[in-house]
Amino acid sequence: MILVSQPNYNIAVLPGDGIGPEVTSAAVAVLDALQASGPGFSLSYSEHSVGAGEFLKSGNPLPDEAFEACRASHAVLLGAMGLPGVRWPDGREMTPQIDLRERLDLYAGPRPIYLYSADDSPLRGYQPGEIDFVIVRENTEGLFSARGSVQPEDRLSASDVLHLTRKGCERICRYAFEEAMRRRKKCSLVDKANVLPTMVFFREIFDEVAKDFPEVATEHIYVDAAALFLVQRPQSFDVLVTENMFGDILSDLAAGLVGGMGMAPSGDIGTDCAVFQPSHGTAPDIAGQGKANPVGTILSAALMLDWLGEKEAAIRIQKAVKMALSNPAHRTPDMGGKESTGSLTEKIIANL
Ligand SMILES: NC(=O)C1=CN([C@@H]2O[C@H](COP(=O)(O)OP(=O)(O)OC[C@H]3O[C@@H](n4cnc5c(N)ncnc54)[C@H](O)[C@@H]3O)[C@@H](O)[C@H]2O)C=CC1
Ligand SMILES: CC(C)CC(=O)C(=O)O
Repeated sequence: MILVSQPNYNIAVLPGDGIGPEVTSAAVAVLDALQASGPGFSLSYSEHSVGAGEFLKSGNPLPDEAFEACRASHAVLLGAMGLPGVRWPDGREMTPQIDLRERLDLYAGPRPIYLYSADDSPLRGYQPGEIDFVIVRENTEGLFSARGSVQPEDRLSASDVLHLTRKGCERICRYAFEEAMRRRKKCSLVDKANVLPTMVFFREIFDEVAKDFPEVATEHIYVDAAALFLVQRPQSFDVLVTENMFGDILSDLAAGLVGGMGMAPSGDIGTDCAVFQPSHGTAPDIAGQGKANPVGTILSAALMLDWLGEKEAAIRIQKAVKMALSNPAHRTPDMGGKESTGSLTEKIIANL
């Protein structure tokens, strides 16, 4: 008899703050149900306290032990972090999720947007699947990397520098083109090259990388026009690649097209490590009430399995979500429904 050992993946789970623990438990419940069906791999979890709550306890929102566990794990599943009332002395919030991206060099932020039901969109006339694109956000440079810059003590001015490197632009463009090759072969650069020299630089590099992907149709769009076109004709987009801050803003707009923040998964992907989390924040307004929409986090868990190479299992979760959402009553209150975080999760699990 030949015994073939199945892979075991160590997953660091960082529930975080606000609704983070609620949506993370939902995703872990789905992963557990999947494991129970014998998918040919196993998952072990280690949970770590990271975020504003951890800062209030220990003075450090990202303890070394948690960071090392993330680095050593096969992948990280994260809820959400930060609380508006918990801030550094300079007024900024705790952002350990951004520290993780930068310290683990998780440069690519894919944020898939998919419409499951016509009624979920505030736009009229879009059928399921007619809104289907991915925003690829550069995650480690751009305006976000200026956070923590020391500001003049006279309080007469303030500045944050938008910094891009050739390496950073090249690798995010390459990631976006590879994603486009797996999809409908269109890649849109979203920039501000009419005004900012950094964006002229980004555009030059996008055009250079494009030459290696002759099958992919390309276009350049200014970020302000991109906001308009995402609302007017979202069906025209396949992959959009953009700077960190632009990607942050446009991904919330995009989530709004398909039902809201609770519907949007994301990944933070590097060469050896990756973090998966919903695009939303900690939603303090609904935390602890069982109202949080778990779909974005469950779909992030599917992205995680896909990244780990467990593509069949990832597709099973995606199909289970699709089946559950095919019944319009299966919605949490943010989308006009009556389901709780737990009951919607159970419906997804039932379809696995
Ligand atoms: N990646 C992360 O961990 C992020 C953390 N944050 C932090 O989260 C906190 C709150 O930030 P906000 O700007 O209010 O953004 P948010 O994404 O937490 O909430 C915006 C709106 O969307 C709703 N919402 C978000 N996720 C939802 C879900 N799963 N189900 C149902 N409704 C949901 C909220 O109730 C709220 O009305 C802040 O401390 C912020 O810094 C914000 C964005 C991302
Ligand atoms: C509030 C931020 C720390 C979160 C954010 O904008 C992000 O997830 O990129």
